[in-house]
Amino acid sequence: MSDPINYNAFTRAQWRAFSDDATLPLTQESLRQIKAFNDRISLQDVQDVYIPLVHLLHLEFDHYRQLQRDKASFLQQQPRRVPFIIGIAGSVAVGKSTVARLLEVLLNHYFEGKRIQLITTDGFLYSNEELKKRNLMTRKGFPESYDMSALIQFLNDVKAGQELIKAPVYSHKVYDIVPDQFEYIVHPDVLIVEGINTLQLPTNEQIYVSDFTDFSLYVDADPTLIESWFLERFELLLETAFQDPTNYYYPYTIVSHAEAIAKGKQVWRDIDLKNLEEYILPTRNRADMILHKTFHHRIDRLLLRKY
Ligand SMILES: Nc1ncnc2c1ncn2[C@@H]1O[C@H](COP(=O)(O)OP(=O)(O)O)[C@@H](O)[C@H]1O
Ligand SMILES: CC(C)(COP(=O)(O)O)[C@@H](O)C(=O)NCCC(=O)O
Repeated sequence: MSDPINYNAFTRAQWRAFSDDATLPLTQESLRQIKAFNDRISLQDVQDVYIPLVHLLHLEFDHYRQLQRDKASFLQQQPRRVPFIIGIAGSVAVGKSTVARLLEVLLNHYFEGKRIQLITTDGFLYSNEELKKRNLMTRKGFPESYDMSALIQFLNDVKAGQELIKAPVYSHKVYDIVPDQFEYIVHPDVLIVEGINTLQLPTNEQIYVSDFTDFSLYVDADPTLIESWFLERFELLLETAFQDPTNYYYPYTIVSHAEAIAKGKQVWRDIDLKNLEEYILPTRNRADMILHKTFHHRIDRLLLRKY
């Protein structure tokens, strides 16, 4: 991609040099937590990419807090701890949730005494029952498949400091919203919000998700690579599905492997790639930072918004 004029672009080596930590200053416990959710994460990436990123986020967080205090003083109001929200956008299967969980562990480690929480916008998809009613089952992930007003209301409640906030939960395995299951958000200092639509402009809302995010990341890669990661994840989902007839992916485990992969490729091409090209990629240049990945999820370039 040609670099947009309002970003500074850095190679991985240049970016790494912005952090003066010579070695990875993580506890064994933090390393264990990282490996526990994805043992393929490279610790070199953590060192080269994420440690400087966490330092930058710390700067952004401190400035945000200071500005909130100054504004409250200007308005002669009591200062309030307004949560700092980080948005993570990008294609289906590009690795957003992995980036989000890694940041959650690292922020817990580096933002001492602060409460870090993570939520995915998948929970705000309409249930399959509702999608069927609206004839949207082949549009899952497209803007109209989300209850955007519920998502905006949720973010507003978080910023407003509401006591206990419930968010619905989506399961990839069940391929649907899980009834009666919720995530609870309780006074976070930082909330990470991960989802394909975090930089999107909704068609019928007055405010956007990005009106609530204080720092946004876009995870970027060549679509051919993302397709291979999508198919790898699809195969992993099949591996856990074959013993469970209630699993959404079970029918693909009782046909030939070639047939199952052909179906996966079709889903990618007709739904997720289309969504990437039409609705997700056009939001890339609204992000504060773009993380560009190459083969094996290796981050090779970073773009940081100047203005
Ligand atoms: N840094 C990484 N190293 C190795 N594998 C990764 C990495 N990030 C993501 N993956 C793998 O790529 C696939 C898609 O990642 P995931 O985080 O589920 O994407 P998304 O949340 O964007 O849909 C998963 O199989 C995941 O394990
Ligand atoms: C639930 C999703 C829209 C969100 O994806 P995620 O970014 O969590 O991978 C996506 O995984 C999805 O189900 N897309 C519809 C087509 C499909 O991949 O089955």
